[in-house]
Amino acid sequence: MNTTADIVKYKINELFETIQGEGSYTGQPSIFIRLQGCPVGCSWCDTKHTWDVELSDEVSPEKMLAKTHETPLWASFTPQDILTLVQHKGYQAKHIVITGGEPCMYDLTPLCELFEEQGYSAQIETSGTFEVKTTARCWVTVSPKVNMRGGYEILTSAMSRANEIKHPVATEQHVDDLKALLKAHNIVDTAIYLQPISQKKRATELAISTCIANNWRLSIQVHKYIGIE
Ligand SMILES: C[S@@+](CC[C@H](N)C(=O)[O-])C[C@H]1O[C@@H](n2cnc3c(N)ncnc32)[C@H](O)[C@@H]1O
Ligand SMILES: Nc1nc2[nH]cc(C(=O)O)c2c(=O)[nH]1
Ligand code: SF4
Ligand SMILES: [Mg+2]
Repeated sequence: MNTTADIVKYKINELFETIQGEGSYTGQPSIFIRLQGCPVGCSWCDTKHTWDVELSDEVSPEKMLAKTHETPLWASFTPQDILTLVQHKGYQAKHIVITGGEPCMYDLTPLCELFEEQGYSAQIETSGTFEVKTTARCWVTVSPKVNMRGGYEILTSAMSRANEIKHPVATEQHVDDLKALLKAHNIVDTAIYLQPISQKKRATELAISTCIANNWRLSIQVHKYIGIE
């Protein structure tokens, strides 16, 4: 009999083992699953190669895994395919991070359920513009995107589900946007991280001073400073 986990397929752009470089799990050995597709349109996005989903970009799992640079090529995997691949590769991390693209365009429940059953913890990186469909145990990092080109709104359900909110900042406007969001969605107790956009000096200085003023935390994309994936 087919279970949901057999049927759901995810379009994967990259799968790799590294150290989580952002937010409260910084430093955690992690298996990154990067899904293809995002319509939100942040001008400074790190992963623009994941935005478009072209059927002509579908490749075999082998070809996707053999990529040596960022491309929009993706391959299709069931949750069981992903688990088998992770085991086959001999990855040792016991924490998966599902990112993208915008992973919450997919129902992530079957994927997280399967890994959690196998003793992994799961985390999602999401923009807060799609309903978060995952297990109760999954750690949800919401990095809210306000007034981006795609015209998407932040959902109250995503803000309320967040275990942490990690806001990208470069200008005072970004800080004001975050304060307005926290107020509008009645967020009081959730841990707040500011993440300087693209390691820019002024963005980092702004993030530091704003964290100190508000008792928020700093997230500096550690992987970029040490030159890992
Ligand atoms: C590439 S996004 C993918 C997941 C999801 N679409 C999202 O935006 O959360 C992963 C994380 O990287 C952050 N990010 C993307 N580009 C960045 C940049 N240039 N500087 C700092 N953070 C960035 C996002 O805000 C998000 O927290
Ligand atoms: N090391 C590392 N940590 C990360 N945390 C969030 C990332 C992402 O692209 O979602 C990311 C990434 O791409 N690499
Ligand atoms: S929502 Fe995430 S993946 Fe999409 S454009 Fe913005 S930062 Fe990039
Ligand atoms: Mg990244």
